[in-house]
Amino acid sequence: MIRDHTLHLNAVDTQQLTRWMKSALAAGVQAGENPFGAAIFAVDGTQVVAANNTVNSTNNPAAHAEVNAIADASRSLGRSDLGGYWLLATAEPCPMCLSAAVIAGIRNIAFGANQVVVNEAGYGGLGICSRELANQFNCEIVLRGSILGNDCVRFLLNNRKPN
Ligand SMILES: Nc1nc2[nH]cnc2c(=O)[nH]1
Repeated sequence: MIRDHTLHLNAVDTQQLTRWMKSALAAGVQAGENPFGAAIFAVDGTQVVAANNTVNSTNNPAAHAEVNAIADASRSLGRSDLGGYWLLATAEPCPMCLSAAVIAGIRNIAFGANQVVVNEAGYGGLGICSRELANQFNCEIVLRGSILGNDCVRFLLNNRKPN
């Protein structure tokens, strides 16, 4: 029997995404780090990983929370194809993170704070919002914004680096 996994995958509701976002927030922020968290979930609610941004502690400008979560999940699952999983991010993924997720096979992404707030907090990216970029890809991406939005905005603004 052929099952339509896509339908099931997209049927995850806001309540479920809100629960999952709590795990991305719970990844927290390490001392001296940038306040971004991410988590990866199987559609049955199993958490694969939660990770945070480690750019400063590793001197790796690519060590965004989402990229770390994708790398950790691939390692943990023992495969590089993360198709069928949801990526949760406390902030709207930047072009690098969105591309990494899509290259990893992820097609379902939820985020909390949007790009305007990320810019406001001093973490300006490349000036292209995730939906704009996703529309350029040759595959369908489900992007759900403002999940636990207020909490994610607070997390970002309360922990941002001082000017
Ligand atoms: N979404 C996201 N945006 C960022 N901007 C700077 N670092 C990050 C990060 O880890 N995640």
